[in-house]
Amino acid sequence: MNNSLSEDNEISSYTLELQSETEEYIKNYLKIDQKFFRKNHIGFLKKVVAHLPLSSGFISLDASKPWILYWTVHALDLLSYPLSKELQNRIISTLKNIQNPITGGFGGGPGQISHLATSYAAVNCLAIIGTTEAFEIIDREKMYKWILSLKLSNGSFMMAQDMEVDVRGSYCAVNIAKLLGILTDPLCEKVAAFICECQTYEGGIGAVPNVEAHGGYTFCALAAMEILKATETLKLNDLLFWAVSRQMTLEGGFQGRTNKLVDGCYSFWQGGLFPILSNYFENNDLYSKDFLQRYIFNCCQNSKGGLLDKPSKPPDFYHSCYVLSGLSTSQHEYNKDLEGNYAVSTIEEVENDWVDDNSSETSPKDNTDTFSTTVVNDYDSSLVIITLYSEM
Ligand SMILES: CC(C)=CCC/C(C)=C/CC/C(C)=C/COP(=O)(O)OP(=O)(O)O
Ligand SMILES: [Zn+2]
Repeated sequence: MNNSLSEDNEISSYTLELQSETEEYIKNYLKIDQKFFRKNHIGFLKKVVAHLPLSSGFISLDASKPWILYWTVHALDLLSYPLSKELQNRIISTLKNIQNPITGGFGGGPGQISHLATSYAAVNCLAIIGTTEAFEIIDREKMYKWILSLKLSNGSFMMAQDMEVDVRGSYCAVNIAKLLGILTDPLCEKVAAFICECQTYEGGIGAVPNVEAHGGYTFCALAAMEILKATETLKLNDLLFWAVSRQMTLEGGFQGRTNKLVDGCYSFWQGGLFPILSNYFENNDLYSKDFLQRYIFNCCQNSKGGLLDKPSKPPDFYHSCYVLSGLSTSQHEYNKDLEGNYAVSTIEEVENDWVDDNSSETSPKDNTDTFSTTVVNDYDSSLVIITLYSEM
């Protein structure tokens, strides 16, 4: 008993130490009003899509090819960078080679077994490209049978044959199915009930029942519930309380779980909860958007290009995608119409002192005098995409 108490105390003082070190470090970055390095971010991201199939430098990400494409294509889309027809075709044919002709679904690379996460990345990447040619490569019938084969009797999904089960599987399955028009009753049965079991005493949602609530899993769970039209079966007051409490008081960015450090990617995993929740609370100001933007502009940019977790970390494609997605959610409103479809609008009063470093060269499509030049394009989060493409 004494031992475990003293171990707990050690853990908590270590956590506090890390937190105060991070605050001390970040305070210095928050003092400077950083401009937005749009051109350099585009340059950083373009390197990936310009060299398809992926070069040997990506060997450690060999099982994540659809993810690399999704992160970069989505981030470039958020920066309003138009992909040429030739680039689109190269991305489409790269993904075509990754689809499994026998089982259906997409693996991490050619010849690899299909996985729900890489299938989600591939389908969402193709949805962002959004052309008939992009959608036509997907074998929807095989995809449907494969997704159903991963479903368990309690309504959860394995990520791949005999692999782990958690709410990422639920979200990837219903997201893909909704985008491809194959969201049937057998696929949806009990899915919402399993997700409800994953909501914890804190209000957030864990990977599976009875584990710690975490931002990544909470986004998956809430977005899946929204697609299933079952959001109100969650304890939404508790969820909102947990989500707003994850915005850090000094840093302004979000942490992924209680007593952990701020990280730029949670700008989306946590920040992306609010466009959904705002429709249930009829309030578009549930967290401090300005405070989040200050963290993003000052602490999550590499001036040479690419976005990151926190100062001291290198830029990468994953963080570039989710930091920009979080920035975008803080600059737009997502209001549901009477049919339940999301309509996106840029927040007119988005104002800040940060200056785009090259606004004349790649200015956003919707840029007007009212908007800051640092407004990025709208994000999809699967919901907006669904509104746009579910008619296929
Ligand atoms: C669609 C799909 C597959 C979505 C995945 C969502 C998801 C689970 C994101 C979380 C990723 C992440 C930063 C984990 C870090 O946990 P950590 O324990 O290393 O970091 P922490 O200290 O911030 O908690
Ligand atoms: Zn991160």
